[in-house]
Amino acid sequence: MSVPATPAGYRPSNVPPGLHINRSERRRSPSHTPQASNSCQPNTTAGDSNDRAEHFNPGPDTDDLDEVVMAVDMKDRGTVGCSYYVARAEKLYFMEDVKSGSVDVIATLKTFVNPTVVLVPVRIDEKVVERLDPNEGRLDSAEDSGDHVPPAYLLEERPSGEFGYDSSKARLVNLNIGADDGPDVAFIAAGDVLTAEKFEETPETNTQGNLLRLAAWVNLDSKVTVGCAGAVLSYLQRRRSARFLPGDEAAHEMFRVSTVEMFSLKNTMFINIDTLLSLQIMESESHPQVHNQGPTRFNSGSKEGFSIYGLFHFFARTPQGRFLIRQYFLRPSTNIDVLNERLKTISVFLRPDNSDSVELLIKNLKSIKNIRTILIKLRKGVSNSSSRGGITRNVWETLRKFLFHSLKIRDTMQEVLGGEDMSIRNKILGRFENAGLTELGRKISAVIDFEASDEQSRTVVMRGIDAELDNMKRTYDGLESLLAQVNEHIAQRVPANPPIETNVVYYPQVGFLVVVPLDEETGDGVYSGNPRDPWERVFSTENMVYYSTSETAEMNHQFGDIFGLITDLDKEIEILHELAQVVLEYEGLLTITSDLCGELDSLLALAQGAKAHNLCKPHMTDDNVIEIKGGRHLLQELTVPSYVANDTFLIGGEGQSTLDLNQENVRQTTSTRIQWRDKARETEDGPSMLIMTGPNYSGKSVYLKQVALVVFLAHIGSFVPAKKAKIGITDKILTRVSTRESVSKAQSTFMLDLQQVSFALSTATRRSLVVIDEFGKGTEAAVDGAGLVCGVFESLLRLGKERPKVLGATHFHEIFENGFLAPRPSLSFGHMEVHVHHEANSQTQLTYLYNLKDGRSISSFGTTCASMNGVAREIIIRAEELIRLASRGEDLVAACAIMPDGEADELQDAERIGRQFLQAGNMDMPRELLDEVLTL
Ligand SMILES: Nc1ncnc2c1ncn2[C@@H]1O[C@H](COP(=O)(O)OP(=O)(O)OP(=O)(O)O)[C@@H](O)[C@H]1O
Repeated sequence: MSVPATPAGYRPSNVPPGLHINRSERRRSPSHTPQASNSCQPNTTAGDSNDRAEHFNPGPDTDDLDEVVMAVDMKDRGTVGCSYYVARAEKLYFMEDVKSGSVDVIATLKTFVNPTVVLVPVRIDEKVVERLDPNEGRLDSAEDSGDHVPPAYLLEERPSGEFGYDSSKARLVNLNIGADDGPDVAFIAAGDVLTAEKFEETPETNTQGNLLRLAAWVNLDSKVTVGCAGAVLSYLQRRRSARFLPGDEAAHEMFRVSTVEMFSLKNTMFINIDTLLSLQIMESESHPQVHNQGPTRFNSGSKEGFSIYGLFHFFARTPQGRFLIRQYFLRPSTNIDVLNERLKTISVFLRPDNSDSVELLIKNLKSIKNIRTILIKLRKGVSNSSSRGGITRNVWETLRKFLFHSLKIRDTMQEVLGGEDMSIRNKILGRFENAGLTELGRKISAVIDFEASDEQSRTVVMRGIDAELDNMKRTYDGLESLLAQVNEHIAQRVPANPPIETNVVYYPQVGFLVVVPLDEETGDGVYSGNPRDPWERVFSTENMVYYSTSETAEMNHQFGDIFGLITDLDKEIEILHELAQVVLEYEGLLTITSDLCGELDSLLALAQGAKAHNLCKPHMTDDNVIEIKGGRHLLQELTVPSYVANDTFLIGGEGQSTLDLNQENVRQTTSTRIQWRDKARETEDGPSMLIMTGPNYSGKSVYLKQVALVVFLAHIGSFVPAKKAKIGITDKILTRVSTRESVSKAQSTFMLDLQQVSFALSTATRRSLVVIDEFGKGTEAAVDGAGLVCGVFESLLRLGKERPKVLGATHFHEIFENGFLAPRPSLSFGHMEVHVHHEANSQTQLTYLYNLKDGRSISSFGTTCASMNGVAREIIIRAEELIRLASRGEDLVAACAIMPDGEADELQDAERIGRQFLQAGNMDMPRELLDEVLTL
């Protein structure tokens, strides 16, 4: 006999969360279809009800868990403050106020935090609001196609009072929410962890005490940030009030703040959304999650399309691993130690003799879930009496697997060769407390019967935990034979002739019943008791009638709704509730284990990406240099049959010492390298700017992006697509790249170009990489465009020791023809090699070789490209003629005035007639003149 599946915590679909339905009501609405049988396996809708139960259990709303609420403010001429809350981590982050910050800091914060909601005070500078435009990140193609593209996040302007320092501080002081016996909020400063024990040492519960404790972990002098934190807390409170009725305890579990942490933008490379999109590092994507319409943001889900991030995130196995990968991409680091540690770890994982261990690690990680989410569910189940049963079977199963596989991961990490000083290995061995994890695993397995839970699709408590529960289960198990005995007893009282088959059955929530076949003539059972002891008809089916008899009444009295008692019994719920509390005692260990699994997963994903895409370990250096040998574009190379790799060499202002450069270059052999080396020797410096010219489609843009991507990947601690790369720590990647068209209808493409370039000019430092592709194309007069490009390049070159590394591409050959940009050692030119074939019919054909060559290209082969792409022959001939004239400096206006045959004569006639009309003045037109005009 198997126990029917009516799990603890079942709630019918029409009952709102937080309400109990009482048993008598449920009796009146049995959810099963009775069947005639003498077994106690009655419920044909068991699977169904279980599904529903899982579905309706009041777990945390997963949409809420994805929320990241950020508040920013800028005060006193540029002091920027920011605080944000991450629902999944239940963490409130504080930034140290940034003095003399600018709107650019706000742009960085936007990318760094990747929020779903942004709060600003109404009084904030319009420029800040512009910078926070949630529509940034929308692609025109999507808009043009008429698709609804949701904004990146919800931007709310809030009354300035919500950002007030005193009220915010008061809100922070009261942060001891969720604490039943005093505050349980752990405050953590950047790089410092407040342990539970440490916390216990300061048991002040009064306001002053809370304030002191708060001040120990958060810089309360960062007044603008404190105001922002207050605004975030007000927002969370508003959301809670909108969801729950006053006094509902469940509200405490929504948007709980369990830790506070400081964060800093120091050591983060600046990269904005424009750059992430134009370099195809990430794709913005519809994220239907938040109330209202759901914003578009970079999410950690699995739907990232064709992007660099997609190539790596694909390899992560755990939600927390995917989350971290996303963080790496949104927050590239300038901390050389952090980057070298990641690079070293990837190298260790890629060692051929570690391949078995890596495989095993990946296999185990597949069974690891984000335990933070599970803990939220447990806490919710524990604190909310109405949803205690809501801790679903999945939660226990997930925990068990988590503990088992974490221990396996710990064992495997010990076997990784060459990783003795690898930080992740040591963290795992040190923080995955073997004893603690094993002990908790044992405790869970001692309470939950996983085998029976599987069979019965509900959480089944082990026998031996509770005597009362065991008794009931024993009785239930013995029901089958009891039913048979009672049936035998009843059968003796039923007339023997004609023989009548009776059965005794048990239905949960209905009780025990006797079943006899239906007599079609009477519509009653073929037997329904004797006159002294008539049976009471309960219901019938097509051919059976169900009766309650004195015997079944007695059994009901004795055993009651035994199944309901077992499954819905407070006893069982209580046991699970206690177990949940035990698990929560291990919260610290579980979260750290879960987070470290995520870190390991993210590093393994980087290693797998490196292996899959044939990447090499970059040499990160403090020298201000980019030196790439055999660089490739990770995405482009997937789209062409054979990708041509190219080298790069750039030195920013005060790059590297001549000595370093010479030593490095001894190992370089290509002619380009020698030229660069010689140039560097001559000047004790090298090119900080490379300008690419050459035909359309020759590979200029791809090359520029490829270099930027190598630099970017190196700064997330990843291997890079090259044979060899030496990458200087870069503080910003600033781009003006044409693939990304206008992001907002209010701005023309050219305006956007100008904004991007002026931003680059004002913020680039000698440590930055600036990529300018085809700037100035959108100007009405080509001469404006050429002038602008030339001005931009010139001003970047003139920054002297402060000049950034710049990669540019332009079609404005005139700036070089006319010597507008004077040659100098810091300026170098490159072009992609093309073969020009002159065919018999005087047509020219180009073959693109995608091979980077030093120097400028002679021609942009514009007409050849046009001809190859189907532009009519006459147009090409005419264009070539005009190009020839222009290059000879002839007047193009006059040249354009040359008329085709006959057209000039006609115009002369027309002119003559016009003049005659004018001479005729107001007089009547003479007949002969009119005739002449009409006969023409
Ligand atoms: N290194 C390479 N190896 C192989 N194919 C390449 C390489 N670089 C570019 N290509 C191919 O050439 C195409 C055109 O490249 P790209 O857009 O960079 O040209 P471009 O010179 O910038 O053109 P335009 O001046 O019109 O913008 C790419 O889509 C790609 O298919």
